[in-house]
Amino acid sequence: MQVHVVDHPLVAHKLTVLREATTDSPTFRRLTEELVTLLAYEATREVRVEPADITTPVAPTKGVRLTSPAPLVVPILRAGLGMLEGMQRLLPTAEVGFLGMIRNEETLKAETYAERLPEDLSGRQCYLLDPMLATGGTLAMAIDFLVRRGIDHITAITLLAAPEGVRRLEKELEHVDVPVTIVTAALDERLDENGYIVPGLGDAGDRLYGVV
Ligand SMILES: O=P(O)(O)OC[C@H]1O[C@H](OP(=O)(O)OP(=O)(O)O)[C@H](O)[C@@H]1O
Ligand SMILES: O=c1cc[nH]c(=O)[nH]1
Ligand SMILES: [Mg+2]
Repeated sequence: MQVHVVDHPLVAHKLTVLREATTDSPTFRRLTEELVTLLAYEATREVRVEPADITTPVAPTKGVRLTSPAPLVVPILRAGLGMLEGMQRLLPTAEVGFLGMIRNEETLKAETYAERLPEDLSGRQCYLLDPMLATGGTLAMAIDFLVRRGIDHITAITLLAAPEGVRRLEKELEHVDVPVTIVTAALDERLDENGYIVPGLGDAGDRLYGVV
């Protein structure tokens, strides 16, 4: 598994405002979208393309196009939904599937409550969206699910990741031969006793959707 922390002053600036406890929900949503678009630029470095012959108004030339089938983008509900528009801005032709997952706040175990994905995932490239990689339980379960269904290339885009979660994913993916990359805006210090990322940004789903 590869972890790529995007080092860019604009990402750092937007993330700083996002983290602030006083940032309201509309601003939080807008910044999330903007951050995802910036992260998506890095995350799509290995998006599959094929050669294409085209003709400009001036001359024939060679270029590339995204291969078919298009990449699959999977936001993990609820909080991952706030990342979808920012991702679609960069990959407008991607197909979108959904995973609904919730972490039990007592046991910190992830559960899947909804799934809406294309029937045949074999050989597909997938971008998983979830702003928070905390204990890693949610992403581990989502990745396991997608690998079992035949996805053969996974990039997870997160805003924040905790070292504990990254270590857990590295361990759980040791024997998975599908390449997995995590692209994140920051790798934070640690988890607190409630499994929250420190310094973090609080509950991403609540902040996106105005739950007080
Ligand atoms: O790495 P983990 O310890 O599994 O925690 C991270 C998960 O927790 C949050 O979702 P939450 O369960 O709060 O659901 P929500 O998106 O509906 O708020 C977050 O968006 C991740 O999905
Ligand atoms: O810090 C955290 C951890 C899990 N989920 C969140 O929304 N925030
Ligand atoms: Mg939440």
